[in-house]
Amino acid sequence: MPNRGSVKGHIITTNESLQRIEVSFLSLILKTLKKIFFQEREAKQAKGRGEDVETEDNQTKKRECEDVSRDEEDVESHYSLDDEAIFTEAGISSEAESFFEDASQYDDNLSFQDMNLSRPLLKAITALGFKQPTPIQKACIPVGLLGKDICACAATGTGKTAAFILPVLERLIYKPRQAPITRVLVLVPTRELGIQVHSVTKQLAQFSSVTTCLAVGGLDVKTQEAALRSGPDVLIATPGRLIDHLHNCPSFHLSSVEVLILDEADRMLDEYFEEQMKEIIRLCSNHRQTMLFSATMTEEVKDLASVSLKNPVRIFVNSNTDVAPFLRQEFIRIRPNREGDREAIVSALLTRTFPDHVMLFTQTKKQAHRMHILLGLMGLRVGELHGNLSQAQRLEALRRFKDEQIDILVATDVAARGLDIEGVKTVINFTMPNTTKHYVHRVGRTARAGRAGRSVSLVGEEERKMLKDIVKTAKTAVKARILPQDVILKFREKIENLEKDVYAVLCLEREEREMQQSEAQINRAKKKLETGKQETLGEGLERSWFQTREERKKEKLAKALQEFDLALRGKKKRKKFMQDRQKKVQMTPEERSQFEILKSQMYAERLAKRNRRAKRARVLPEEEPAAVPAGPKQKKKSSVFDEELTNTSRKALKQYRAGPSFEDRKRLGMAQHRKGGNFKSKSRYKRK
Ligand SMILES: Nc1ncnc2c1ncn2[C@@H]1O[C@H](COP(=O)(O)OP(=O)(O)OP(=O)(O)O)[C@@H](O)[C@H]1O
Repeated sequence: MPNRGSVKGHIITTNESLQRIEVSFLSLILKTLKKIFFQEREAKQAKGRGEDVETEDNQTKKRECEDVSRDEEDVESHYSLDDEAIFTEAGISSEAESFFEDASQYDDNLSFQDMNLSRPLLKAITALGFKQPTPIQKACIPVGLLGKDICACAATGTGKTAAFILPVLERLIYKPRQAPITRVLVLVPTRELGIQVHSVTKQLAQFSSVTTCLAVGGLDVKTQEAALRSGPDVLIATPGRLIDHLHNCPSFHLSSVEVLILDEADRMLDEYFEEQMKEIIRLCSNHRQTMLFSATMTEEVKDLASVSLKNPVRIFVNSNTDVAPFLRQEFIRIRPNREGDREAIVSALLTRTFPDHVMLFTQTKKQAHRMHILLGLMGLRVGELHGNLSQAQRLEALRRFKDEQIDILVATDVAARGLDIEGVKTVINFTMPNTTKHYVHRVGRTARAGRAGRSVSLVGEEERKMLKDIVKTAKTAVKARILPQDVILKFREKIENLEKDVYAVLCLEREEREMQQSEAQINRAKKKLETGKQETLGEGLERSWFQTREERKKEKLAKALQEFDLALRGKKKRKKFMQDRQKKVQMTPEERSQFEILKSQMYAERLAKRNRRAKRARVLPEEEPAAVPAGPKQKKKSSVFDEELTNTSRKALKQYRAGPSFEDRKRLGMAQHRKGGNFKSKSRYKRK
């Protein structure tokens, strides 16, 4: 019979478990209600857009009705993951919670004329051929005009640039400057994107007196410095070059910046830009309006939003993984033993099915260069865009592609974000990128501004997980493309025959590079001789940076360690860390070895900490004695026989024969003398 205390204990335990059940039940109900709400909202929106609501039934009907593309020989079917489940429902997010206000809903009938924009802007909008604002523009421009901080997310190619630039230009026109100072700063992650945003800004400001300036890496520093000194209204910059100017151009500062815009914000927090971003934000005026834009949002962006934005308004027109609405996504499965077919498949696609306006994305610069040579040797008009090229070469490739002088642009992820190239019909992924986020940006180079486009991605066995995620979030049908085997074989043969030529081209390029290097060395030496001491003095003046070389190294290392620490914490984070481990490759050998040492130290520390931690206390019924004392669990004693019978050392054997030692006898309270007393002479045995 349990005593009073134990009954009380029971009641408490029962109450607790009831509470727990209630809480989990409530959260289940909440989740279900949330799900129903989102489903209903989606259905309503779809109805409003005149689309069919995707039910199982009409999906099957659609499947039956849809023809296999007639103009292509390749077989194509709806994508199915064999026995894998496909979910079509968009993920439910709880992102809104951390924001001050949500303005993702917009007035669908809003026109540019209704937005109270000045005449010069309306004139420019008409000149650019914009008839109606896009959804992100309808949602953002009114909020931006109110001077509020914004954190916005919308699918690729939906007009985010105009969404943040138009309210800013309106402000500059409405409140003209009193002195030549920089009032708006737009930060972008890549040089090409900077050039593009600058061009859009100039076009939208063409009928006003607003001045603009571009400060990105790879372009002449001195010219930029001169332009900055004149105090342009709007400055578009990459973080690195901006900090360079801030530290080396004495008259240039950011204290007058009224509006700060971070475009492709998540990318800027990705790649060790974080410290630079913080430094720039620190240098800007405190009384500024800040707008944060991206097609994909990450936890880091939300963190940045929480520290750099004041009462931000959240405008998420599309979900994080939405691709452009008119994008047709296709996938080609690469079987485990057919990995070597990728080049043949891509060559076949480009020669037979998608001859022009194609962007081909590769994972590495080397892959991009090899494909450039191969496709060139096959007689296709092709160019390349990646980090191994000079800025001039990169811009030239982009220009030639835009001007249709080349049909195919082979690129790495350097061209995956923000670039708005008119008329890209197809994006081909040689391999799937590292993350779904990167995939969204890559395929976002087509199907822009309401146009249709297509993406074809080659998916190996290792990449099927990402494919599953893409299928899950896809709002339109995803297709599987199958290339006839004989076509693949034909192209494999073609490539094999071209191998010798590829090798020859690579050799020629190497020779040319070596020649250029030695020429450059000679020229430098000549110049030094000519200009003498002056030149040497000039060279000695290194441009300064806000961090020392050592600090930058430490920052990189700290970031890597932080990632490792995170990786140890949970399965998901560990997985992400393993995926991102390529970042480590960017470290110097010295940094890497230091990283490995610190990593093992940290691991040991965590292990020790875990061992020191008190074991979790467990609830016991009160009548049961709390038998186990707190503290480390004692090791179960092994049997005496186990020890004695297996210990064959000389000492043990001797002890076993002689019995317990003097000390043992004393400790165990046994007679201190052995039976038989002291050793006596054998006289007792003596014959009496
Ligand atoms: N209201 C509009 N009407 C028609 N075209 C528009 C409108 N707004 C923008 N565009 C065009 O849409 C294209 C894409 O715009 P933009 O580059 O700003 O997209 P984005 O959302 O920033 O894309 P990304 O996420 O890839 O950077 C551009 O060519 C632009 O000229």
